[in-house]
Amino acid sequence: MCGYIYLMVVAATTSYIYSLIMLSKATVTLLVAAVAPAHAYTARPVNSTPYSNSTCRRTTVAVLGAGVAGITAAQALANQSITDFLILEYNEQVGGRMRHTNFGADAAGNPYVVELGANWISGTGTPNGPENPVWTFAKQSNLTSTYSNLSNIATYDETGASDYMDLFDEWDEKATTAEQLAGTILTENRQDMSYRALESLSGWKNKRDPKREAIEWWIVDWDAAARPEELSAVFSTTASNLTYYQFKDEDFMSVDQRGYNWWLKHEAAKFLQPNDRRLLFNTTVKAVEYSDSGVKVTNTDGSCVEADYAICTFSLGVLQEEVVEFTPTLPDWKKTSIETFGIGTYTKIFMQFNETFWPADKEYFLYADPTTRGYYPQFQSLSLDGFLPGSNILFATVVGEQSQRIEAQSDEETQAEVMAVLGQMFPNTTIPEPTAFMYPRWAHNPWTYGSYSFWPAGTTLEMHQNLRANVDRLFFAGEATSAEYYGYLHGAWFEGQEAGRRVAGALGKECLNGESGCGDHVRYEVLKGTTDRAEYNAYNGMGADPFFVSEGDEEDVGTITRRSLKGKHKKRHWRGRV
Ligand SMILES: Cc1cc2nc3c(=O)[nH]c(=O)nc-3n(C[C@H](O)[C@H](O)[C@H](O)COP(=O)(O)OP(=O)(O)OC[C@H]3O[C@@H](n4cnc5c(N)ncnc54)[C@H](O)[C@@H]3O)c2cc1C
Repeated sequence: MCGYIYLMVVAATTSYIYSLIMLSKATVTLLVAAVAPAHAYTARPVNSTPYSNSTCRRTTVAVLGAGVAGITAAQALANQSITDFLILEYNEQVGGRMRHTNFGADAAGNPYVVELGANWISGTGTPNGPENPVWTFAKQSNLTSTYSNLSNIATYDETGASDYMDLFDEWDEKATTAEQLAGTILTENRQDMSYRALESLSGWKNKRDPKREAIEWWIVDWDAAARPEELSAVFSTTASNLTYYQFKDEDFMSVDQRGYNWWLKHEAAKFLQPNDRRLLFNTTVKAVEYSDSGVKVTNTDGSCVEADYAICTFSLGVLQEEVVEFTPTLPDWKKTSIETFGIGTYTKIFMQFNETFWPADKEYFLYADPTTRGYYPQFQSLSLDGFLPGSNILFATVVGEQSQRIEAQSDEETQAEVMAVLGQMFPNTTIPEPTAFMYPRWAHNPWTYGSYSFWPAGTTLEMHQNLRANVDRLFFAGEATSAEYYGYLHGAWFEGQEAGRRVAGALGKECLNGESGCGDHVRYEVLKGTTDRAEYNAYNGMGADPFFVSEGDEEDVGTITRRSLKGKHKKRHWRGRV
């Protein structure tokens, strides 16, 4: 994943950008204050025997998941001398969606290590400014990473090399307007819109031109793993600004042969012992019972854990798939936010060849398919100096619908498609068959069900706060709960730390979270729309009653009759009629 919207806004005035960042933070504070002016945490008494007859293992805090958020939450607890915790993890290692695998082989026959999930330190840092914590940890753990030069790109279409680099300049110009419009929407509390609408209002149109679509894909979809029409104009812009302007507008790519998650293992080693008995690997959580006195976690192997508090760091995809049964069922405000936010899929398709048949000095290759937007649009070489030189490894990236599509087909089918595209890009080259070929299937993966979250158009900050908020003693953390950096590793890190500190505060420790507080989160049980019932009137084009009552159904609260596709009548009952 690499920076997108930031790329197009480099020309925007720095002061404006910083004011947008600051306003974003101020707005968060103001909204929260408006709802809960006197919100302060109170340390609750810990019920030491919530399930007194149980044979479950007991702990103070159960941390569900050993990805960035889970490990960081546990570290925050340990830093406040809460060492009685258990970390329950599906996999056999820490790292979660920061996961690598062996691929292909070097000249000596040894496999390379490539990253299936997170790969970039997205937004690094400046010596005097705030630094992305992942960049800090990468340096501290001597992670091997290389500057990823997004400008080192060549453009192609179905006829071969085709120079449409000028479209990047056009995008940049329109993007400055787009960012300013997003800032106006935020500061003046206007209605959000889709990123596609923001682009259009700023003068960028695809005009059914595959090359323009390829540029748009590269800047928007590639980073968000979703289409511009799915994304919030405001919160796509803030997330990008906070990462790339607050830290630094550059990306480094991990090529560390210990794996990118080395930095997290390095952090974990500061508070966990080798083979620490508090780390329960290969443990799949299937049920969570929660109340205001404790939490009980039940696993697929029949084991269980009782805790005073739990921090669930499972991905939004896992929560949406209802892998875990919550008892009592999650309240409506929580379920609504889980279903409202989006999880995109991002797929890297790795290929090793016996030669580098593509331009050896280029890092990126953008392909504009003549008929299908997002069809194998991007290739990246790992064979360059600083990456895995001489490896002859090239990988393609697809996202969203194209990821879903290739996940449902065989490796052979996908390989044939990719090779056909490469044949179009390099028509005068004899392209050898790959000696190794592999791609992960994130959307089908039972411990992720997707790659990372996105913020849908028209979705408020309060709706997001409900995604973060705890239910009784069950807390939530992870990349998706970060309002500022959702989708990124550093989002997961900040949220893990905040949740660990929040629970530590609830357990009577000093609250280290500053303004955001400890103990219970602010939450919004009912989120209103903008149109009052009385405004559904002729002046607004709604002269007919939208809650039409059909004959004979007067006793119903409200009924709409509609004709189904097969010509039969079906009735829809509207319970919420006012
Ligand atoms: C393909 C891809 C590319 C990405 N690229 C980048 C990038 O370049 N830069 C960047 O900053 N971010 C990137 N990300 C996003 C980044 O990986 C995530 O934001 C981050 O890893 C999320 O951490 P987390 O702790 O919130 O969740 P996770 O890493 O998902 O951790 C949750 C843990 O819970 C475990 N779990 C799930 N279900 C269960 C269960 N039922 N029982 C027990 N355990 C369970 C999982 O195994 C997992 O270890 C990428 C992600 C993907 C998938």
